[in-house]
Amino acid sequence: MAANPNARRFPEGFLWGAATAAHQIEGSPMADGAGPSIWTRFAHTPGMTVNGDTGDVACDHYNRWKDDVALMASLGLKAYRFSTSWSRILPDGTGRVNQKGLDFYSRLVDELLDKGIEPLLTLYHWDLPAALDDRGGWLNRDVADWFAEYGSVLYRALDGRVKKWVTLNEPWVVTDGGYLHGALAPGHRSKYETPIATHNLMRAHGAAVKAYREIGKHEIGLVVNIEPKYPNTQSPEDLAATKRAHAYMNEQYLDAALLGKYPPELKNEIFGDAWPEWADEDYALIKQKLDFIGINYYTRSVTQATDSYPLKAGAVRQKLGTYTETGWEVFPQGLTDLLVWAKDRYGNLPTYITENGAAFFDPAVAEEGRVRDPLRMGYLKKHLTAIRDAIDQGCDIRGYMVWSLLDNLEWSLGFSKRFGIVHVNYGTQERTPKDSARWYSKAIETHGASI
Ligand SMILES: N=[N+]=NCCCCNC(=O)[C@@H]1[C@H]2[C@H](O)[C@@H](O)[C@H](O)[C@@H](CO)[C@@H]12
Repeated sequence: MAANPNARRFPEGFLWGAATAAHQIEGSPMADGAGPSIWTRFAHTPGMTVNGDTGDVACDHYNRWKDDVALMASLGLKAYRFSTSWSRILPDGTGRVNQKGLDFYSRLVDELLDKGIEPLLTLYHWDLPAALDDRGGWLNRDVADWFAEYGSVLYRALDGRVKKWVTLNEPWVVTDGGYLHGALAPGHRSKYETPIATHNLMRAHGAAVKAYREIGKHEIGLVVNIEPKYPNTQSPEDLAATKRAHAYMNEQYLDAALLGKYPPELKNEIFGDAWPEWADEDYALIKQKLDFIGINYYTRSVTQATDSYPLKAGAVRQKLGTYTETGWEVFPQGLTDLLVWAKDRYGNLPTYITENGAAFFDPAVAEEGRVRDPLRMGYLKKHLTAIRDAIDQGCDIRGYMVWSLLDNLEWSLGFSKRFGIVHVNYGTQERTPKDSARWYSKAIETHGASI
């Protein structure tokens, strides 16, 4: 008997979409009165990105936005997650509003709505205004007020047309990459700055949510990356290392936002004297009611004790594992496991998978205009199935945004890694939907029954 096509459909109203970020696709970072961001500076600093790639052109979305929305509609997307460039809106980071910058996003939102595509707007996807970095950036406690001011400009302009807001994208990457290891802008390497940046990011998140409750009438949440940690052995050392890594990457930010405290491992086992004592009013600011959380999932980590600084934990490559071009193991079970973990720890908040995808080596566009990407199709199929398993286990998963709509600027890796379901020829800016895009369109059309 044919399998019941409805057996594994996704819940009614499940939001199927794709995600991008301003600096990774827009280009024209200084157009129409915009100010520089820390990524404008970082990428133009020799040696900071592969091949010296920058966001000066990227996918030229700043000029091609209307065609890109038409492309989204042609793929049948029901939602589009994007971020706004803080320094397009406020070139100095605070104060003067650049109306042309605001108008760009207002036109984009109107075009999305006109095509029946719901916008999900992320306020901060790593591109802090350079002017604010010059004033200490995430190390200056005033950044909470600066961020709330920026959010309020957008809330007043777009709330109602935008009904799902996100404050921060992946605060863990911002601090681990930008302040501890220095691989990402602003390129600092300090165990002492890292907790300060973390705490101010979370204070800024809280301040932006508080401001939204005064101005907005819809929903706001936080997006974190979660990478489930599995001990390499049951040795006490590996178990302790796994616990540290889990606290540092997975518990730290949602615990602060939802529970009003940080995991004890942060001070007791990782940062020690570099972990300041924070005032109670800070925790009260950070812990604001959220309408949803967004989880970005890419991979898991089989973890062992190492002498790495300061975590003393590291990943073990799996001999029988399948790995993506970014060296991440394909492990869909990790997505089911983390969703059940989050449900149990934080009380089954409405949850969106706000990013999931993979970089694989894609062939060039064939004569017949196809890009065959079977590995990406397999990745998406396995991870959507993992989400359905989590839903069957009671998780309140409301939607899925594939990362990414377009091949784009992969931060310090430049254009060397392609995550898109749509191929971008960076020389001609031609867009070509890959086989995975066609597959994803069918999944959307059948509410998941075709997966
Ligand atoms: N080891 N390891 N583990 C995986 C850790 C993943 C951390 N990086 C992300 O989540 C970034 C997120 C970002 O939002 C987007 O802007 C990036 O383009 C994608 C792809 O990189 C992902």
